[in-house]
Amino acid sequence: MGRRAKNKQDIPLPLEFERNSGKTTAGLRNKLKFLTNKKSDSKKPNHKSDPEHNKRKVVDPTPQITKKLKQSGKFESWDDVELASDDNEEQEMLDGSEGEYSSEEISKKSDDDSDSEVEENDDSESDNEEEEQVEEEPTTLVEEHEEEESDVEEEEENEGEKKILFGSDSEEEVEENDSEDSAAGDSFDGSDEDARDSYGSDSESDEETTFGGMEKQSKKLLKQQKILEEESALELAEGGENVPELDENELFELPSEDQLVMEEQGMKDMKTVQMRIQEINNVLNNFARLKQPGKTRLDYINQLKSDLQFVYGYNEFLISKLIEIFTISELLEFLEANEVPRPITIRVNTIKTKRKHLAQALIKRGVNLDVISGKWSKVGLTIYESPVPIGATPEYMSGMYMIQSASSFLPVLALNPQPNEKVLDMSAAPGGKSTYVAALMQNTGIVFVNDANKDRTRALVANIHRLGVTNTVVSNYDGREFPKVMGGFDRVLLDAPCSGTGVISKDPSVKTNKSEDDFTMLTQLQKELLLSAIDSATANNTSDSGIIVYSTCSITVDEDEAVVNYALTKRPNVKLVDTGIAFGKNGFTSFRGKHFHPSLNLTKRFYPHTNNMDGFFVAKFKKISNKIPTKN
Ligand SMILES: C[S@@+](CC[C@H](N)C(=O)[O-])C[C@H]1O[C@@H](n2cnc3c(N)ncnc32)[C@H](O)[C@@H]1O
Repeated sequence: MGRRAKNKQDIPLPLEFERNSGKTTAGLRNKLKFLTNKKSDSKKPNHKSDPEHNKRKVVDPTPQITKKLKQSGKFESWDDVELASDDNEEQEMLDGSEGEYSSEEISKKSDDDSDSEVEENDDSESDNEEEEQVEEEPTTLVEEHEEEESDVEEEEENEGEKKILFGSDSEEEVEENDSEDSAAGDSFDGSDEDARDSYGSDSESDEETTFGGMEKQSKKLLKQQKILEEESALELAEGGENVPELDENELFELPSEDQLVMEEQGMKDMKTVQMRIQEINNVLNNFARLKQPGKTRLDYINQLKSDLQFVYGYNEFLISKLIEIFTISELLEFLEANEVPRPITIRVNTIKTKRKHLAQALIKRGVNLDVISGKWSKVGLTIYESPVPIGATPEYMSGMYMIQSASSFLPVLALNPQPNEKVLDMSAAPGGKSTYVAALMQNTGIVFVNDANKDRTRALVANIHRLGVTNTVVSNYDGREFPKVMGGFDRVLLDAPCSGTGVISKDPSVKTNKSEDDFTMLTQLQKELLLSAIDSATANNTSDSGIIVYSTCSITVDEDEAVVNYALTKRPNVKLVDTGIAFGKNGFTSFRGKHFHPSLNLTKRFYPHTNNMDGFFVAKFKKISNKIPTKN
């Protein structure tokens, strides 16, 4: 038993997107527009303020953990925690960031994560300029987005992946999967539940981490998916939606002032606006040929923003942020993908079972499932349909799996924790990633799992117990203080609180609940936490140690590349290294006139419309020296 997962470099592309496409059909889109226009009422961030969250406290030090700690030789007694906090000379480095604000304040913002794709879409260079461009350039509003090469061949992805068919109770089919699955089971890929949430998306994540909540959540998702599929099929059979086909050569005129006034008075028709979005996209893509005399690119973009807000229900601030990231065509794909739930995925808990055994057990219960395609995960299963709530099966309750979005596997794969190491998960609740880390370490070594929100640490503890994880210590510190508490970690994961722009399909309230001020506070917190994460790790001579992984379930550059770039400038003792994940797009190396360190192209972005996963960002650092920077 217990072969460790092989090197995860070159994890191939997922195939899931092809089969279970996130693209909406024409008919479905009308339905989605309708849904979108409802003001989002769900999952308002619900973080209660927790006056105790800054107190240093080690929760739940069971005798078993204490024994393991002592055996590891890295820990003498529980007093060490406090001692380390007092003695740690790295503590001064903590205060190196600008601005102070409480976690509670940030907790009011929320979010989540997940997804995967098959093909890499080409990015085009952005040109957010008003001046007229030579025609036929794709319309992008950002300056540069370098792309990774997609080097995975579909043939290879398909090879040997016999699917476990939906509703099939044939054990033979499952057995056919054994060759791959047994490798999966034998190699100790862990599992974790993916109730990812960005920041205070308590409403969702906490809901998912309780038994009743899980049951409700999974029922809701499955039902939603089924309704959408049925309606889509019906509408297609009826001839699709009634938005007319676009004539790409027909001249289009922006609405007159009178028209706009009428629209403002409520005379706005969904189909007209949908059509206009397509028209504007077409003009922007063929600007020199199709532009209206006297109109600038910006005129079209402003109208587009207003129309996108109307159709998809985002606030102006967020639409403006998103329009900077994508070409218009890609933005439309992204917005559409956010209207469709991502596939439900689970992570097999290899501490308790193997994927083939769990798949067999669930299939016997009538669950329609498949392995997560693309061979990049050996512990993931996609659930297509289930007659029983997937969060309430005996297998779930006995800890054989975690309900977890596919993209939240990725930071842990990048972290690549090894048995017997000392690892820190700095913002860990409700523990989807922590428990995966623990499983990859085969329940050896020690994982300090911390979260500033005390309420959320309860869900974390519950998941740790359910999954049979025995190598963790749960703590409740503000992560920015962690270097004062303890250092010397081989690996540190910072799955940061974020705005949740990658998980809008799970939490539509993100469309409207973020303002510029929220972003300013959030990005400041992210920067401070990342410096703390770096300061908590220890560089040593081994090639794959002293690792820090920074991840968010947000796709805004402010929360991703800009934070990583900031850390590179403040901590010259780290460098970015390859994440080992072969799919996704490379991070931006420049954005809207700002230039980041060229190594930012080693970071990875994942999008719902291209990867059929929640939007996600992953950066992997290696600490090259323990020299403490002189200034923060
Ligand atoms: C994206 S969620 C983490 C999800 C978790 N990694 C998982 O996979 O289940 C972000 C977490 O950061 C926590 N958090 C917010 N501010 C923090 C701080 N200053 N220090 C540590 N954790 C913080 C939140 O309570 C929240 O649980």
